[in-house]
Amino acid sequence: MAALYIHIPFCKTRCNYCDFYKSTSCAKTEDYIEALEREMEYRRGYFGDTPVDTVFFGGGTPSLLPPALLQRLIDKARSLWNLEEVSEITVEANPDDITEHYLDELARTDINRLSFGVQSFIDRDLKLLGRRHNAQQAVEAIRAAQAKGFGNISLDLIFGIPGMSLREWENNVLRAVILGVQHISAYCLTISDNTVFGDMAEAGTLIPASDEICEEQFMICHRILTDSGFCHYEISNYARGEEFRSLHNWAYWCGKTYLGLGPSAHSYDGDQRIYSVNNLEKYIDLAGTDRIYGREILSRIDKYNEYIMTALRTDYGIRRDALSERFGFKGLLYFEYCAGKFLRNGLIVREGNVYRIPPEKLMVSNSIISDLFYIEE
Ligand SMILES: C[S@@+](CC[C@H](N)C(=O)[O-])C[C@H]1O[C@@H](n2cnc3c(N)ncnc32)[C@H](O)[C@@H]1O
Ligand SMILES: C[S@@+](CC[C@H](N)C(=O)[O-])C[C@H]1O[C@@H](n2cnc3c(N)ncnc32)[C@H](O)[C@@H]1O
Ligand code: SF4
Repeated sequence: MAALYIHIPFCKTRCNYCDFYKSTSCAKTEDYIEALEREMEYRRGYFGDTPVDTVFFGGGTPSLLPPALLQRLIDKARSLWNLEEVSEITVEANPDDITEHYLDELARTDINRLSFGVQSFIDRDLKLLGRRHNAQQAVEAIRAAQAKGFGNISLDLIFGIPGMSLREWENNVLRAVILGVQHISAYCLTISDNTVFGDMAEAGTLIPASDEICEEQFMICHRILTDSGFCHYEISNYARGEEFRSLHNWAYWCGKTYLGLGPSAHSYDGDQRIYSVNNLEKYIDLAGTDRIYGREILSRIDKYNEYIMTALRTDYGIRRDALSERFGFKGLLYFEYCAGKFLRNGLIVREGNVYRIPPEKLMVSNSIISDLFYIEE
């Protein structure tokens, strides 16, 4: 199993909270597509014989590109790698880009999963976040996509937005459920330094939600979605049935090989992580050469720590046999020794062969997980 990620680094405007790599100039679209094609050629040997199961267009804002251009990239990928078994091709879409015409064109491509950045169904929040759409537009975009026959739709929501009450958050989650989408991602707002929110928080003009409110909102979401039949398969992700778990996300969390194309994209091949330059101009100039990449070789200890971190955030948890198969009996013993104190205070539970963090403790999982890491003296 392997995954292909293609970064589309364009946004019409910058949202106040977002520090993902993007440029607000779309003037270089054609140059960019050609650069991506050069990079694809350059990395044609990357997957070896492994078939690619999932493709993800993320951003930035992939829905700023005409669907025919996205399909051109899919065709290029098909000409270089084995995509015969590909079952999930996702595009991230901003609600304000979605028109009947856009959806008609999208329906003619191989894309079969749409991930809408809704964030909130409250116009006051959307304004604060700096989104270009209102709640009504988000609802209409999703209904229009459903009417066109897209049967695998995901939406992103954000909780911990300053000023959002528990009742308002409850309504947001309920509205997402009632829309009948197949997948919901609920992220806790992160305030990063190089964003408008970062500056506002520093100046004292934005008061971040407290940890207690974020934990309560997380649990409200968990209760509503699990009561509505969603399975909570990773800390931020819920699927309405097994078949709607995101294969792409799952590939990352299981440590499968993935290739990331475009500026700021990262790749992982089981041994090393490769980071591409996060500058559009440099990328366009140098794509197709080795000069855009930074590399990090993962030691056995890095791999152990990553495995613990990702496995504990999924519903799969840590299986004793899988852990000892990967890291030997010593790895298992080390984990069980560190997990002991968390088992006693209920922050980790053991069910037969499996260790998990119970859902109500997942929001404090960062502090638990870092205590389980193997730190070299
Ligand atoms: C990188 S964005 C790209 C998707 C698309 N451009 C959009 O805005 O809908 C993917 C998702 O990450 C989440 N996200 C981005 N910045 C975040 C932040 N600071 N805190 C929490 N979630 C964030 C949002 O839910 C967003 O929909
Ligand atoms: C925050 S997630 C949202 C996924 C969505 N909730 C879903 O289930 O489809 C997606 C974002 O992660 C980032 N991303 C994913 N894979 C990446 C990679 N290999 N390299 C760089 N960024 C990546 C991109 O910014 C992308 O917009
Ligand atoms: S949230 Fe999406 S639209 Fe907003 S700046 Fe980030 S990538 Fe662009």
